[in-house]
Amino acid sequence: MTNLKPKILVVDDERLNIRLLYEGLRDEYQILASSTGMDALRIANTELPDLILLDIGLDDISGHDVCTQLKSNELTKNIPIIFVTAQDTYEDELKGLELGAIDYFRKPFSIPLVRVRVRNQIELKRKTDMLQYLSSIDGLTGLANRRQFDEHLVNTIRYADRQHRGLCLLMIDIDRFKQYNDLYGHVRGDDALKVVSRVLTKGAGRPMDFVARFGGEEFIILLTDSSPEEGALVAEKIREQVEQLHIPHEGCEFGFLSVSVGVAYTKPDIGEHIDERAFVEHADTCLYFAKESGRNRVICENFELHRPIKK
Ligand SMILES: Nc1nc2c(ncn2[C@@H]2O[C@H](COP(=O)(O)OP(=O)(O)OP(=O)(O)O)[C@@H](O)[C@H]2O)c(=O)[nH]1
Repeated sequence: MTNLKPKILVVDDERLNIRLLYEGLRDEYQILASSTGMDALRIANTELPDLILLDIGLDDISGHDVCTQLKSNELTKNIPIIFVTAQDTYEDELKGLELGAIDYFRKPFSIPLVRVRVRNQIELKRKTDMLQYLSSIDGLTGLANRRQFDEHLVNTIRYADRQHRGLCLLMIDIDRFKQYNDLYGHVRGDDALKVVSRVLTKGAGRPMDFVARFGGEEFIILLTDSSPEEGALVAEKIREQVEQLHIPHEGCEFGFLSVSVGVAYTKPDIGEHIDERAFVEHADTCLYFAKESGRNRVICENFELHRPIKK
């Protein structure tokens, strides 16, 4: 069974302190423990705890250094840190807070007080996580929204530039969707958007595939570590599956709901950088040609003629 209790990482070189905190918090939280700074960094990266109680005076690297490293890592920078320390000068407290810690406990600590302050921070973290989640998804389809896509694209391009990996971008648009809304109403229109989003999620099912609602009736898929042929294949599968749903659409030349797809591909050589705007524009141009040449079709960039997009 999954342990749904929030996870707290306790970092202290004194076993007794770990034990005290463990006993005081274990009823409400899953407790992970570490006695060194390096081990704490490893656990924080793999377990992504909800809160870290961090001693300053560790044997290998100081708690302040651990905090600095956690705050400079994209993966761990949002994990709240509370310093737990015997050092109690104003300067120590100030330094800890300036490094990004959210609170400061002095040893010897009072367990009831620790419990209350930990509970407050965990509650705050839960609310922050929820807000972050809500601001990154599309409420209608549950897909990632444009904002999350933009962030993901920047990170993925950084990865592709570094590792010289191929990326495919699929821009997908429902055909004659204005007429669909006009004929069947916005509620049915919303249902169609949800159905299409499910086809996309199934069609781009590898762990690294990223599906988002780009806006309105337009969707976007980013395939990482992929070839142009794979991009074309995924696009054609999606087009075909929407067609096979046979959702009636009297306002469309085919009589059923369909999508058009534009596919762009890029792969940076050593020292080259992908221009993210140009990449998206290529996919958009291909989509435009798919619409112009009759809809319900996939148009891929001419891979033979186009060099990958570079800044
Ligand atoms: N039901 C519903 N409709 C939406 C939503 N977002 C955008 N739309 C509609 O999608 C339609 C898009 O229409 P157009 O951009 O003219 O394109 P189209 O009719 O699909 O025509 P082509 O793309 O050329 O095939 C507009 O009528 C928007 O109101 C939504 O969340 N729900």
